[in-house]
Amino acid sequence: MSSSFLGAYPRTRLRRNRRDDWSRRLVAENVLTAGDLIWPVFVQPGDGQRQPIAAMPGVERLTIAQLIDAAGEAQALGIPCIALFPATEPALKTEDGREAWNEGNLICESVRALKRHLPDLGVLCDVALDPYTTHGHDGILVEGHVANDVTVEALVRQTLAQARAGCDVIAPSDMMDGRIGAIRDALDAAGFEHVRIMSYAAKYASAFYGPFREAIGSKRTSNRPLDKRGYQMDPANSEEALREVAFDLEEGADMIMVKPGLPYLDIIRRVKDRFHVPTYAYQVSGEYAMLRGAMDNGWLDERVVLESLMGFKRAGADGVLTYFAIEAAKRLKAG
Ligand SMILES: NCc1[nH]cc(CCC(=O)O)c1CC(=O)O
Ligand SMILES: [Mg+2]
Repeated sequence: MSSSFLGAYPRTRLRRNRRDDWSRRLVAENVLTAGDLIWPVFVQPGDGQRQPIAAMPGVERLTIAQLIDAAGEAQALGIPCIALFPATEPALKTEDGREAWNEGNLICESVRALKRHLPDLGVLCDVALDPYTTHGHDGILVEGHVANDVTVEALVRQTLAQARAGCDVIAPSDMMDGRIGAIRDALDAAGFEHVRIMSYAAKYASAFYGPFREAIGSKRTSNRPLDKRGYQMDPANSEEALREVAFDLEEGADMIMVKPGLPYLDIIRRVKDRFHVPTYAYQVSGEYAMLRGAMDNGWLDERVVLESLMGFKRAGADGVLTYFAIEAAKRLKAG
């Protein structure tokens, strides 16, 4: 487009539309609403107190009873869906993570309780073994490496347990090859053709997951952080992300996720432009910790919450998983 068509200063002044609130709203290209948000929640066993998470001030692990109350608030604020993550009792963790497909596990019980009390709230369940393995990896180890195909079989068992409990969205976060197709086939064969799959398709091996691992209790006791580079993506790559997304769509994913969020906005944009499918960003625990920490210190003011979320919309995301969901929905409501 030539500047003679668009006009130029002094005839054209881009500041005119910015002058007043009404004209700023009229020319806004993107909107952020509570309907764009998915709220990730950490669930803990028993019926004790809410447990704070040191690296995520303001985020707490909730018992099922506390979860029902919190989820009710989320729904009342217009949040369409919540995502569940378990803080598994150490005694239930094993080498193969078999608690993942125990139909009475914390996640399945949480889903059943949510569906009983709040049947119209969407419930998303993460599929991966890391909350249930003693070593903290997302799959089953064979000779020191996460073995792809045996892990996929385990993930299928985990998926079916969650679907039977009433889960609406299965969200595999493990990065095994071929798991979306295997999970889709198993869901369809079991009569769960309505259950959606949101694939963590382009998930990077990121240090921004640190606080999450504390939250679910899978942090290493030694000083060395868990190395998941054998299955999660290299932050150097973006062409590879497009191949990951293409395969997952071909295998039957309904929705695609890019993770982490803020350092990977370019990936969201490329995925949206290439595939035109429902695309989501995960503003992960480390991103929450950064913003929360700076706000709590008075270094940033609270407008950064909605600004960061709008960034995902502008990059092409249809929605965002964010620990700020409740806070953001309240701010949006207040206007
Ligand atoms: N597969 C587990 C999983 N699902 C979501 C997150 C991270 C979420 C966050 O940091 O908020 C992780 C951690 C990991 O891959 O190590
Ligand atoms: Mg893949």
